[in-house]
Amino acid sequence: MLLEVKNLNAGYRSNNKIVRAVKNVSFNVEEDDFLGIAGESGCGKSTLLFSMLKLLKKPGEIFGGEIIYKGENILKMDKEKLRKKRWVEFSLVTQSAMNALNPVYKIKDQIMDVIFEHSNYSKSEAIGMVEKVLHMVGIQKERMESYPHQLSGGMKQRVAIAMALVFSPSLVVMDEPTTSLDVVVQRSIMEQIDEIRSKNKFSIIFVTHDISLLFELSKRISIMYAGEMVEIGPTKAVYSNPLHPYTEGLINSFPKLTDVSKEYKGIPGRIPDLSKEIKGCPFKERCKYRKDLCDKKPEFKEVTPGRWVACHFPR
Ligand SMILES: Nc1ncnc2c1ncn2[C@@H]1O[C@H](COP(=O)(O)OP(=O)(O)OP(=O)(O)O)[C@@H](O)[C@H]1O
Repeated sequence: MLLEVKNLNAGYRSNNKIVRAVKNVSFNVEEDDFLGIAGESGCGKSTLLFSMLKLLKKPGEIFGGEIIYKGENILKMDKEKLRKKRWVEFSLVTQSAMNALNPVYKIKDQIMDVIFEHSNYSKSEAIGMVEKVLHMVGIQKERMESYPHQLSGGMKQRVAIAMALVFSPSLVVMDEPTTSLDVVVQRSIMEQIDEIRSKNKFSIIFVTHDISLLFELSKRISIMYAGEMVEIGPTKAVYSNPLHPYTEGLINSFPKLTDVSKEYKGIPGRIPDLSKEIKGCPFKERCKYRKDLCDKKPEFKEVTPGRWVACHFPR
């Protein structure tokens, strides 16, 4: 097992209020996995990703849980140990990664900085690594002499992705890595990342608002609702046979490439306020299948091998 998230709880404390953005979340990531995480805006996806890598900034706080990466708890690692593992063992790409590129340094120097910070490679070895990783993400090696402003948004984001891949980490966590780009560029970058992943067998945990892209590319998918994981399973199985009514609603809320005639509709209502206590199933107010038992909180349990759901009445 590459990563085990156990009972993770995290959120934000402010003015006598606690927003519980991640509640008792548990899941595993295998080697050579591509786990997509979907859910409405504000359901806790980013908080989950940042907590997992111990990168959640104040007022964010991890309330409890364990993140076991190759047998070691990330949340218990000290700063120095984490610094050594980041980029090399696991890396993060965010939506704003390309804006973090330093405007006064050439692309080559910025990637080399990451290499020298985490290794003893020589300059010529590092240049070789830069060329290789830029080629991998579809950037010609001549471009490494460019400054960020000389590149398009898509290319800058490819550079940010290249940085995250330069040490061939076992796990790459991506939080909306292509959201600020136009849809055609988004898709082409993500397809390329998936190709690299399949070849190099690392694992990806991926969050995006583009649910159709997520269903197309990921191997497994997990659905978050109001800070909780409500369903997880192999993507094809979840798509063809969603178990949680919320998953069913999400799937019906985006158009299908294969069947444009099918009507698609949103889910009425909105996610509950995460600073208030939620009794019973968090989705019950919006659920058309609601029954009395839904006032009692459903457990997140494995109903068939590899398929987990938190619902008293799986579909
Ligand atoms: N700095 C903060 N202070 C207080 N509450 C916050 C803070 N950041 C996020 N939250 C709250 O935590 C909850 C989860 O937010 P989070 O950004 O993790 O959701 P998300 O699913 O990633 O949303 P999106 O898809 O819009 O990025 C939301 O209710 C949000 O308002």
